[in-house]
Amino acid sequence: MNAIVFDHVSKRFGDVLAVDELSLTIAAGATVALLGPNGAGKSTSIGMLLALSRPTRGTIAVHGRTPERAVLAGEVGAMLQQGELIPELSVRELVELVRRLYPAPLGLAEVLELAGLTELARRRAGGLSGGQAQRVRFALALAGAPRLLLLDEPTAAMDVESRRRFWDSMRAYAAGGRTVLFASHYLAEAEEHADRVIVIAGGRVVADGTAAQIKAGAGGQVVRFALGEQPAAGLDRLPGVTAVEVGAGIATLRTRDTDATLAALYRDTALDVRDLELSGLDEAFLALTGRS
Ligand SMILES: Nc1ncnc2c1ncn2[C@@H]1O[C@H](COP(=O)(O)OP(=O)(O)OP(=O)(O)O)[C@@H](O)[C@H]1O
Repeated sequence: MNAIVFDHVSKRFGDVLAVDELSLTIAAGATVALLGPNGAGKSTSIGMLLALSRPTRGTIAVHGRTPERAVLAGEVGAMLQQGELIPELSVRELVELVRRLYPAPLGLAEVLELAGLTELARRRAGGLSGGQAQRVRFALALAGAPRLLLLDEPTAAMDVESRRRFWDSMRAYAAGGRTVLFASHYLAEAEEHADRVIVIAGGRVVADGTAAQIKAGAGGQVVRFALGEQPAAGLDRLPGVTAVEVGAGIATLRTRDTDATLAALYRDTALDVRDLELSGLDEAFLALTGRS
């Protein structure tokens, strides 16, 4: 059973083509990251899955039915980028309110526990920090025990500890065979938490696979160091290297095999390598989305 099918979906807002002939299929039970820079079309795609807007062209199916029907049946939960919480209500009251809207919700204690809110249950929503409010939005997204959970940049505003707890909870929720689709800007986050990464840019899919496949497809990792006045000749022949750029005394090598490149850089060249930096995921992602 597929949780999500986009069949040649386009969405236009006036002159802006936010989603451009997008076709993709997500199997039930998968945890998938939707990755892309600002304006890539992530939120628009999530909004259409929630039936908040309709495609200009093409069709979307959620568990084999229209998004409207799937949402009405209580099959979809979502945590969006905005969303005011009713400030006068306590965390517990808010969760109860949403639980009552669904046919077969999770238990109150389970929701509070999953979202790390047990201690905050009596607190008024109006007095919560940004990160705590995000946790409440997460609780409201999963309160109805939806088969499909949509998360639009869920960890924005969370500190490191809250993020770790959030991802642990997300995994625990997904482990029950539910489908999770989360939007993110960061390949590192996607690599750690998703089985599959779909990269979109300009409303189109530019890469789709595991994080490792996406890194390899983008030319792998980047090795950068201060070269100074030393000659750059031969760097392009180091094992694994696919591209070399030199500018302002800095050498940047793109490599498919960081270990082999570094070993040869130290062993086979006479270069004095200073200020070595390795970066990978985000550079690979930027290359894919045309930002580098
Ligand atoms: N209601 C709207 N009216 C007009 N243009 C819109 C509307 N919603 C989105 N857009 C435009 O559609 C494009 C895609 O936006 P979208 O919010 O889906 O991107 P995104 O990938 O979620 O970006 P971000 O990472 O910044 O949240 C952008 O150019 C955006 O300005």
